[in-house]
Amino acid sequence: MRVPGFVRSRIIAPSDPAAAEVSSKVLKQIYPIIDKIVSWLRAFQLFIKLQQLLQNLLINILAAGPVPQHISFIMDGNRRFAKKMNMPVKRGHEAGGVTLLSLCYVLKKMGVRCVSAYAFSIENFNRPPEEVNALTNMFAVKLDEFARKANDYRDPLYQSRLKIVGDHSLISEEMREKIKRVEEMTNDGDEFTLFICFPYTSRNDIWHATQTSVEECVQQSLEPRALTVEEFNKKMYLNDYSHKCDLLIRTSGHLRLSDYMLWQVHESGDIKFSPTLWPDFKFFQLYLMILNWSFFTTIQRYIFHGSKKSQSKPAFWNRKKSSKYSLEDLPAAPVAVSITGERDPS
Ligand SMILES: CC(C)=CCC/C(C)=C/CC/C(C)=C/COP(=O)(O)OP(=O)(O)O
Repeated sequence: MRVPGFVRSRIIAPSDPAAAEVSSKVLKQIYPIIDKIVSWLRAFQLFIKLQQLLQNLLINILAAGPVPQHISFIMDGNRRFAKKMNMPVKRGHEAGGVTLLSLCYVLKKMGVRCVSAYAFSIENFNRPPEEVNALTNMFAVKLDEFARKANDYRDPLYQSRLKIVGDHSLISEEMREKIKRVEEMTNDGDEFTLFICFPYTSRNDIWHATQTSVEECVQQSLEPRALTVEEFNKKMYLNDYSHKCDLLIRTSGHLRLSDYMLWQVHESGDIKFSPTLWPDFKFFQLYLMILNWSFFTTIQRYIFHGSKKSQSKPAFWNRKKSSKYSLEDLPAAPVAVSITGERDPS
């Protein structure tokens, strides 16, 4: 079923590019001011406690409604962040890694099942070798860190699964071994999945899945036309999550997809662009984007499934309702029989 125009225009893209540009400029000016105020207030312990309390409250409010099941990030702006902070490029990427992990904490808590992140495009091999090496080394350290957290019952990322997806024929044997090891360490995680796309592009993913499908048809003498979209999805790198990305976020102001999630973001996928550089992208900005997604998803579900009321309400609402019984819903009382075996005349 098609989304009605007035909902689509709000959900899919800003209807007026000029207005979108103005709002992006305004946001660009507001975020640094908010950031400065917050970092000044952070000097006070009490403020940090209050901030955590507020964050948990906001997460719980959002978790009461629909939340995206798969959120993906194009983590753009690490080098510009490093330049802005007068740091080496490597430090900018490290700061980006910290942002990703801290957002994973929040998203897991919110009930999001899967996060994917564009960590390294196949095109990124064209960068200076020192930067490629520094990035690869950093990935190795971060993957270990994530795997440790996923196995530590005291850590909020406990029971998470880590998958590193992409064209691994392009990376070293040593890196492939490392990937295999961390994936094995987190294989049992069933609460949350983090896909690190490295080295990855969407067209490579689709091309690879097509090759695998054709090979399978030839080897098993299958009829190619019998191949379903579901089977094709399974052959893509993101496997169970290849069919759909609910929310794709790109930071740093570029308004393009750069060969990422081309298959996954279809009609119901929402794409959001933020002017903020990735290492500066924090909880509150992410929260507003998910809130917006949740609001319009609720409207959409209400319009489409209005008749099936249970689907358009959040889980907690249904729980409350099911505890009430109407007398008419109860089964008829058994016929009363007296101890003498005679039927009750009434
Ligand atoms: C856990 C884990 C594996 C962490 C991932 C670390 C991370 C954030 C990687 C992103 C690397 C990357 C190429 C970012 C794009 O910004 P850019 O370098 O293109 O910056 P620019 O847009 O300012 O040029």
